[in-house]
Amino acid sequence: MNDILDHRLRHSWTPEAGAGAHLPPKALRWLTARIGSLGEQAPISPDSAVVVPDSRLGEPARAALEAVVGADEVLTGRGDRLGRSGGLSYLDLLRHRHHGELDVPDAVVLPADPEQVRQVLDVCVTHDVGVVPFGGGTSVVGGVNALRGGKSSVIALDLARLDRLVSVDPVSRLAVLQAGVRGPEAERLLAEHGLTLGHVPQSFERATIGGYAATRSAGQASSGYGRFDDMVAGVRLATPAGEWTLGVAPASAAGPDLRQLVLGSEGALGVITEVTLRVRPVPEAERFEGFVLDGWERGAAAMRALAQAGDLADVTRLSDVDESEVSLSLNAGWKTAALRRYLTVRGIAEPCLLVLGWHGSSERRISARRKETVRILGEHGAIAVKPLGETWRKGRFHGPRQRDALLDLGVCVETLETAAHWSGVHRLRDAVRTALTGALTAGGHEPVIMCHISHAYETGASLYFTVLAAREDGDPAGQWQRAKSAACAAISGAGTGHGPLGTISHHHAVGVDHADYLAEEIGELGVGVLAAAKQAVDPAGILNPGKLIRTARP
Ligand SMILES: Cc1cc2nc3c(=O)[nH]c(=O)nc-3n(C[C@H](O)[C@H](O)[C@H](O)COP(=O)(O)OP(=O)(O)OC[C@H]3O[C@@H](n4cnc5c(N)ncnc54)[C@H](O)[C@@H]3O)c2cc1C
Repeated sequence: MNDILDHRLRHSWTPEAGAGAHLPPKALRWLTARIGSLGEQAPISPDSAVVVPDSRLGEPARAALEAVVGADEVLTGRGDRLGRSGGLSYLDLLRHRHHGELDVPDAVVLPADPEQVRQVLDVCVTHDVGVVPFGGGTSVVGGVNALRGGKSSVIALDLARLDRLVSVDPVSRLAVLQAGVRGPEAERLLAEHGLTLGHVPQSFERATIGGYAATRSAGQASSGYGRFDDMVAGVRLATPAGEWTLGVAPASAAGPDLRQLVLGSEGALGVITEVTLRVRPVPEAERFEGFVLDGWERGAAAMRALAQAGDLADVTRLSDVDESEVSLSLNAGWKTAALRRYLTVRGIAEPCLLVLGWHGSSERRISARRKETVRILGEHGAIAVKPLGETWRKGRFHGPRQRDALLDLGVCVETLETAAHWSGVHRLRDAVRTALTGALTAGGHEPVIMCHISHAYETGASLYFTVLAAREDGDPAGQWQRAKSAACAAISGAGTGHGPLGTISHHHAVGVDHADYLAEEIGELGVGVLAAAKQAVDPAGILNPGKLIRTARP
């Protein structure tokens, strides 16, 4: 299991990840031209060079945990604890390269089933031990950082052994999966019943069912299958106050929907042990196509028209000019000059790439859906460049694999995401770009800021930014923290005098990184409601200290 939890992504994001980690020479030339000379090369430090403090788990607590899960499932070795020290944000990756302090758990505990999870929580209450639920460890907001919150010690509660498909109800099209099942395994288990979840975030290869639910994840095919929270019909949650099971019918007027309190609770209100999910038949046919629109505004208008007409493809993803430039020149493998000439002849001055992907029970059904979508796109001047869709599909998991290579080259590389109603989408994008550019421009070079919409709704859309800048070697963590703070202030309105322009997170969650901005979005009253809920289920405050709701001492 350790190899998959290793944070050196290039070799271990998945066993197949090596191929996708490669950065072609033309990519490096392009990067250097855009962001200037890169920082000092900082190869990944060997594990042995990272300082790992001794475990502070007391002997009585350890013995009690072993009595619940077995001695082999309470791990206090250096490598095991290091492998669950934080998630996969840029700051986490820097910490593994000696920039900043790693929060290392005192032990890793691996329960076998929901009952053991509940008993582990009892032990932790008794012995004043903090608990960080750990799924795939792909959090990019500090969600799995092992903060103590004033507790004597803290464990990573690794849910990897909760790896079963519990039941399938084909009549209702529901399946119950345990929390530790990873994306590919969930699809494999469901495919045996002819079913699919259709949830494919970019972290699909590592992230888990419990993690998706705890963060309100959104996958690449969210336009067709919905966000993960749309798929959840029920949850089973272990809390220090007892077990909580929610979801008995497809809809209910029995008071507020408390499943929504669990979705996005980030391990602060309980440990999700099982999730009942809406599933669909495995599609018989799939088709990906590319289109190019002239400029961001026209592209976004086309996407809005599709969303409001109910004609989004299952995957619908619009890249802005900068992101399209990268896709067209670096990844597509096309003769760029020829493609550009073609687009110019067709009247496209500022290419914005739109990828559409359809799933369906037959090619005929896909063609029927596609027809109306293409008609609407035609009204917005879209030009079909069909193969670009398939090229995107093939490379869609390469990004995570290339991050270590970029870090080795001295690149500050990170993403952030938000969402707004359509009427505010452009203002939000401009504000985030201005904030990031201001914070990251150095030596006459501006950062590369790419943006895409990959989750669209009738009323609005998410904006996903990828940032590349030359790393400031004196203080690489501070460089990104300043940029991220500026972007968060712009989004949330904190300290700016204007209200929120968008949400502080569309699908990455709050974690540590966004906790300071939550009140701007949900109000102090909202934070109070969350704190009251926490008090009800976790009065001793053992669950995921410092995440979602700020506790006194991190
Ligand atoms: C390269 C990369 C690409 C990504 N792409 C996407 C994307 O396309 N879409 C998207 O939505 N996200 C994406 N993410 C973010 C991340 O993958 C999601 O937040 C994901 O849902 C986390 O799942 P996980 O199993 O890894 O959870 P973890 O990282 O282990 O945990 C995340 C949070 O949930 C809590 N948690 C985990 N399991 C449980 C449980 N069983 N019960 C209670 N709390 C729990 C943790 O304590 C933590 O607060 C990406 C991350 C990376 C590194």
